[in-house]
Amino acid sequence: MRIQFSKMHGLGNDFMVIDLVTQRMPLHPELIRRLAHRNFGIGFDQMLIVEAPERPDVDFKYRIFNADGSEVEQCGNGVRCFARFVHERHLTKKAKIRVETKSGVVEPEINNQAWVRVNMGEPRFLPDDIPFKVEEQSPQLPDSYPVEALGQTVELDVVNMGNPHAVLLVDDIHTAPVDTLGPVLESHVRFPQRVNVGFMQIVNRGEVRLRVFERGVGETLACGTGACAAAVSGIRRGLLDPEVRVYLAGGPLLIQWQPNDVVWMTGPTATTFEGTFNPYDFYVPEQNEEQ
Ligand SMILES: N[C@H](CCC[C@H](N)C(=O)O)C(=O)O
Repeated sequence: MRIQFSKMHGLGNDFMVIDLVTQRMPLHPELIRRLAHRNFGIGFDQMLIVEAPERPDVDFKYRIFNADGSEVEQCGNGVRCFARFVHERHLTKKAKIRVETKSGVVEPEINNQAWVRVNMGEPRFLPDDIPFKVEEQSPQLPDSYPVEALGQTVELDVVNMGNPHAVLLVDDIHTAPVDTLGPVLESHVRFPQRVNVGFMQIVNRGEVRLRVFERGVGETLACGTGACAAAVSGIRRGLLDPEVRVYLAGGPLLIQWQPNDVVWMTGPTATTFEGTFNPYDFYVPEQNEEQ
């Protein structure tokens, strides 16, 4: 059994993309973890799965798995690569497609094969929508929430872009405590579904630098939903203009958001190589596991 895949990335946030419209493969978390391994596997931050739509009003279903095998609701860099993939594999001819995810429908449009603009939907800020535990939900959203971590109190903003994000403001992105505070906040008790942690340095009202410790992966070279979350957090708090260039280690993303409207993300995509593999070379399900 040989499965075809594409290895792709959005600003260095890299993916193994598999068409399960024309192919079939079991999606066991242990198989995903082993394929994600940078030495013993293919190596990726996320696995992106292309499936046939289950609803008449969408073109595809899009499933996302982190390197730790966890299935998640959204992946922004992944949406752009998804759109490029379905074009390259001739699964659609449409320039603009509707893609169903666990957290709703997103609409990527191919500006040209490399650059893709995506309607990422509307951000949500209420603690229950993140989810984020608070003592009491105040009607007026605060700028940030104090959270105890590593013996200190850090001020976090919280945003749901389909998936949960915490955003911290830092003075200098290069000295941000990503390696220490990132993992502690990712699995902090106040985030029942864990959280992606963004460290944002505001350069001016139209430019920020960002590093993201991603839920289920660790620090990545770029995070699309993280860039959206950081930008809308700054805009909501009056710190940024409605159009923000977000500089990540892997390169820049353009985020546009008029409050009470959807978030637009524009950025590049790349296919690095294509290949085939046999899933049973990596993981053989137990007899009692569904095939
Ligand atoms: N780690 C994220 C999923 C991937 C998001 C990121 N790669 C992006 O481009 O948005 C989560 O657990 O919610």
